[in-house]
Amino acid sequence: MSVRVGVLLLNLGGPEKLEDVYLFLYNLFADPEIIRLPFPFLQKPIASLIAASRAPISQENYAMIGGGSPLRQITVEQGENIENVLQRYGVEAKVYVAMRYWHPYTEDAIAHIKQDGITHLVVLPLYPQYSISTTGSSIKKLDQLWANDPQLQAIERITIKSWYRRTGYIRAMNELIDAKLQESDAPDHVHLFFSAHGVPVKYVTKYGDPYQAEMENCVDGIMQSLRRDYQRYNAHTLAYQSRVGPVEWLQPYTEEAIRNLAKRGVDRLLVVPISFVSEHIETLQEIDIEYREVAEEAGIHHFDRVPALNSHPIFINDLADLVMESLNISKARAIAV
Ligand SMILES: C=CC1=C(C)c2cc3[nH]c(cc4nc(cc5[nH]c(cc1n2)c(C)c5CCC(=O)O)C(CCC(=O)O)=C4C)c(C)c3C=C
Ligand SMILES: [Fe+2]
Ligand SMILES: [Fe+2]
Repeated sequence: MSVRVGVLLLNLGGPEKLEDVYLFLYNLFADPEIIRLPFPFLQKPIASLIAASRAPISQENYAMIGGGSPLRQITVEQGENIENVLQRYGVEAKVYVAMRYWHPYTEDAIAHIKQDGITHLVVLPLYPQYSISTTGSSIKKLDQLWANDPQLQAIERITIKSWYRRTGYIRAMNELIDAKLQESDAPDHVHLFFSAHGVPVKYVTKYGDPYQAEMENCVDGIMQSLRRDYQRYNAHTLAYQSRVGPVEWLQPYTEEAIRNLAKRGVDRLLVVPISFVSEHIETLQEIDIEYREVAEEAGIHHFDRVPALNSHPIFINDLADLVMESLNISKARAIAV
């Protein structure tokens, strides 16, 4: 039997048009990994109520970034670039995109993997840190599909859970931060503000989500590999954004942390989005528009953001390396094949 390698990129997905917003939100809230209800039979009716009540504000936000999420296009490009790097090493692999709440849906990606007769599959989440609500939810979906399907069970599946410690990822983040600091007229005075996506506190305290610990390690890792003078002079903060609903989420909340820094006299903020490797609504709208406004109103005059990694070559090369390592292919062996 010939070996056919596949790489399955896991991502969240986003509405491509304003008309998609309601259904996208419904899919999201219908997932018990996003909202945990004590009675499963209530999940779908409650999902449609929350989706309907959130859709207007969410549509306004997507309208501000051009009428839809750029996530699909960026993820497809990341996949093509990973495929090209692998090919350069002589590794013929096909990359598939599996979104959790929008097209291309996970089920569609899996149908293609079956059609193509993939024998070895590397499952690679595009979230650097693991959370029950992101990577966990996608892996659960895969496990459900696998449970009833002997053809899928015959595939050798390698599932990566998180990869924020990778040196290539950290180097690429350092390059992006460094480039922004060098643009500043007072780089030593810039406060590095890591803004992570929040999750409800209960995920960590009750359900054992490693997300907060991984996030803190990730920020430490990036800070420790920055240039020594930045490490010495640039203060940093980790805060959590995008809270939805009435329950308590991880703190400090981004908005409050910005106001507190302003009160302490911080005047230069460089926001580093840290949960996600692509531009999306929470970078383009929430940080660039909403939090900029909060900062300016609080008296912070210099507000800037580090771009998302998207297809940064160091990052893409590192993901391709990760795929090869998972398959036990060393670069030297790949070149020799
Ligand atoms: C209500 C619970 C939510 C949890 C928990 C949550 C965790 C979480 N989400 C991301 C990344 C993304 N979220 C995106 C959209 C989005 N997420 C929620 C809710 C929760 N997220 C909502 C309601 C939405 C819709 C947008 C909105 O109305 O605000 C997206 C999609 C972005 C796009 O461009 O379309 C991403 C990406 C992470 C990393 C995370 C936990 C670690
Ligand atoms: Fe989210
Ligand atoms: Fe948000």
